[in-house]
Amino acid sequence: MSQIITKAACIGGGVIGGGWIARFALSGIDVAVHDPHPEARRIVEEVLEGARRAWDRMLSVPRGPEGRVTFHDTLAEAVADADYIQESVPERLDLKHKVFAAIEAAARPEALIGSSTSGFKPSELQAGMTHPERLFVAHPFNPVYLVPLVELVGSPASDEAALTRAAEIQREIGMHPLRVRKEIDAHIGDRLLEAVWRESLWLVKDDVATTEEIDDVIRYSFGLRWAQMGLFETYRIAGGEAGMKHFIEQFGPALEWPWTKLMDVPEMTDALATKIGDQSDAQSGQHSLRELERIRDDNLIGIFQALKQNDWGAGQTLSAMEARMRDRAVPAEAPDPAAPLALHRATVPAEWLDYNGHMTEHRYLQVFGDATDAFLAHIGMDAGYMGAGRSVYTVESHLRHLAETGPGTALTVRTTVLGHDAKRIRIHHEMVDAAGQVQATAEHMLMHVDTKAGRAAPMEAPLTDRLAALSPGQRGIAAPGHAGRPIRDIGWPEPEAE
Ligand SMILES: NC(=O)C1=CN([C@@H]2O[C@H](COP(=O)(O)OP(=O)(O)OC[C@H]3O[C@@H](n4cnc5c(N)ncnc54)[C@H](O)[C@@H]3O)[C@@H](O)[C@H]2O)C=CC1
Ligand SMILES: C[N+](C)(C)CC(=O)CC(=O)[O-]
Repeated sequence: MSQIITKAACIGGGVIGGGWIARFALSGIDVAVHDPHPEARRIVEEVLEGARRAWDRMLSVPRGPEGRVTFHDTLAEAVADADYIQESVPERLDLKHKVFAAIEAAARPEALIGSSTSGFKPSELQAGMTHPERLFVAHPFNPVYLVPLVELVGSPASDEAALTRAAEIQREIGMHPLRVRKEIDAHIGDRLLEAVWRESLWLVKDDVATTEEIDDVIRYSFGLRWAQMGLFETYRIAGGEAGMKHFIEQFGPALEWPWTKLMDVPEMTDALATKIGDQSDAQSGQHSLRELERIRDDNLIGIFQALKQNDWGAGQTLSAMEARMRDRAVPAEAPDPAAPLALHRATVPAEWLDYNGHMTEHRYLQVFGDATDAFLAHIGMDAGYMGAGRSVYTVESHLRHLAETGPGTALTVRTTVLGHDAKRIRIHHEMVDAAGQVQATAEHMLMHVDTKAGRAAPMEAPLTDRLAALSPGQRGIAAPGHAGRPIRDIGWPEPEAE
């Protein structure tokens, strides 16, 4: 498996640093961490646990092997040999300058340096650096391991090639890098958030609404719209058939009416902070922080999956992430064609279990389906092949459940070709655990189709060539005794005599 970078370093492992560490590690990249907090390791481990749970629920492809996370007492040790360094220390310019000086003294000269800063401009961060050109702002959103956007901001001193490379690395870990055209305080996202935050503080201060009522306004209305269409596209529709211009003519003047206190910031007195704190406790105090994080993550995952179904917005980022993971899962060395092909691995997460505590039925088919996809990718069915209107459909399946597959079981699926003709491939999968015990088997008939014409069609290169190359070896493997057998007929009990 080849990685875009060998090693990342994260300086600061708090809320945001922990999220970056999880993104790198779950993408298979080794991460070296430096954070002087006495409980940094525990905090990062907890974020990692949450991220693993979230990725297992979100992804339709198995996560590959994780990168190694190591903790270092000194910053110098952590950044040594790192290709990409992400700084996430508290939002204080003097502290960030000290950290960058220490990074410059110890890092490789070509290492990229991203800052998670919510508000500082890259030119402010670069002041005093010997090589400012490789430093940029890479501002993420919490939770970093799920929310895909990263605002990538350079200054006039930044190196264009470094920014391009940073975007490639961020895409590789499943993010959506957005190049901010000009540096500006608080970038784009936080300027928008600050506007809503400022108005919300006024509304609470003036007793117009509680924290819960404001959150309800957001989550039952425009928050739903913003996850999928943002502001301008939503308002374009709100302009009706007359469109955006009509929308502006109608609502533009409202900005001058006394609707807002936009330029004015309420003073954050102790009384206001306590009022907000008390209302927030009343709103959410029944949940622990970890519970709230899980609720948030599950809701976000549902949104991503809905958007993926519609091939839209952040759903497209998820699809691209899954495609990359599928590519990475292709073994570096070609498997022995004369043995069952171990092309797919998965670990059983807790949410795959049924009321008996075993992997539930449809997950077996999911694992076998993923194994079939891995086999098809192995013989050359890639995006280009499918894009040309050719694909493979499963037309018949026979599954056998042989063991009680429990949570955390590391599964490997071994695939054997049982035969093929011009349009069909008959395959057998054997699902085994780490000790080699067979958990289940599946036999499938696959049909090659012309998806545009909607009918079966002969396979084409490279499928034909790769199958021809595989066939001599696969043919020599004895077909299992159960292959081709239907479910046994068990008849009916004799009717009881009246
Ligand atoms: N919390 C948020 O919602 C977001 C924060 N950010 C930005 O991310 C950065 C970090 O913020 P958070 O993670 O929220 O803060 P945090 O307080 O949760 O974490 C900061 C971590 O840095 C560590 N630290 C302090 N001095 C250090 C040093 N010299 N070397 C290494 N580690 C050190 C602390 O021990 C702590 O674990 C800030 O620049 C912030 O503006 C960006 C996006 C969102
Ligand atoms: C509050 N905040 C400025 C730290 C927020 C961010 O920077 C982004 C986010 O995750 O909302």
